[in-house]
Amino acid sequence: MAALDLGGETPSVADRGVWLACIECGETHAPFDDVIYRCPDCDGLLEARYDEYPTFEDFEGRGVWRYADSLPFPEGVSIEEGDTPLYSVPGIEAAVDVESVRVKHEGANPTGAFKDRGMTVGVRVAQELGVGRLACASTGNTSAALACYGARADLDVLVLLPAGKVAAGKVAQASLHGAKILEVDGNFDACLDIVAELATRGDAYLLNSINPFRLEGQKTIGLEILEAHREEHGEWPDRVVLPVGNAGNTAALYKCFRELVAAGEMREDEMPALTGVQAAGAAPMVEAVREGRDEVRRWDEVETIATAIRIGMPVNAPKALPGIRATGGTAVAVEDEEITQAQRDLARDGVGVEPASAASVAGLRKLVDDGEIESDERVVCLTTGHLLKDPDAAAAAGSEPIPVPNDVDGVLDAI
Ligand SMILES: Cc1ncc(COP(=O)(O)O)c(C=O)c1O
Repeated sequence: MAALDLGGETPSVADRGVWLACIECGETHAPFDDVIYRCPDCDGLLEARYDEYPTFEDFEGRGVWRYADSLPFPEGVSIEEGDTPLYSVPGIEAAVDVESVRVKHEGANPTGAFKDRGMTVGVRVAQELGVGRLACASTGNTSAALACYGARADLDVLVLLPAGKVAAGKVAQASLHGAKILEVDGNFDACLDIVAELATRGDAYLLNSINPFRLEGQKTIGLEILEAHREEHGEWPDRVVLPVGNAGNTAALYKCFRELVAAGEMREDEMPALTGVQAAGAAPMVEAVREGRDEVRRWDEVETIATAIRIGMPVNAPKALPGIRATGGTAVAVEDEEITQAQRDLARDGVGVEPASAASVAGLRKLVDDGEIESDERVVCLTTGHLLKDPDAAAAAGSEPIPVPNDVDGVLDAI
């Protein structure tokens, strides 16, 4: 382990060497004395910090908790999340002019999305704090994961969803795992405003990605990518391309890289270029990156087939934007048709994803075509959720079933 100061003051309280630091003013706070989501002094976003950062040698076991030395607890409320595959995608690789493409498929998690990584840690923290009710606003996948992990921990779960804008598979998951589901007449950002207010009033423990412990779990996506990529290629990837909604994964991956730099595992100039992809109808981060702004302007009207990233105000932008800049990354917007085409291309390589996930591959293609990604780069695309999350989108992108009579001749005529 390497001791290193990532900024901020010396911890006032350290529980297993962890504390919370404000990314704006640097003030530090005890992590488990009170429930806090933002800095009580300046309202800035909070980040978990540790007094030591582990190297790859310190990790053992499988899944998210393999990385317990870089998490706030040695174990959590687990249903064996993480340990997802890093697929080769020969069809996509042949069609895109880069050195290599790998796909980190987070759809292979227990509830079919990366959210499980954050929930296994976040629900453990909720237990530590002794809260009774967990809550989130969601475009779908967060609600599915929270319902599942809340059920496992025997805690009440409340989810707020934008009415009519959540894919069927996700609502079904939240429902069967026993969450109380409220459908709000508004978009995701409105749901988050309401649930954040409930959390501030103490009516529920908020497990959206503004909660810094969610991102600790999601950090392990980066650790797995790096370990697997180095094992296969002998080096880190040059770039990670990922879909962006609330920008939690972008922030979490940047934190992962910084902690490895702190541990002496990676040089700062080796951090893979974080490259965010948004749907053209919901692209406030892309706008901020392209205009060189430090702040994101809220989009009140958002629309896209990729409902998981139909978000107009990415709450983690203050963590994610510096990450995109510091790693030499960028951000790009893709049209819904490009997302659907990428979803088909992934499916042809045997990787079934929901539309938001396919945005990463659509973005890769666009940036290569635009000459922004070089042909000698090794790239990892993150696919965040499973095909069955959004069966309607999958059926619309795929081929139509053909009705046939109940006999062999009828079947032969149709093939
Ligand atoms: C499938 C999928 N992809 C991407 C995202 C966006 O992730 P982030 O908020 O970390 O940018 C979400 C968030 O809901 C999601 O469900």
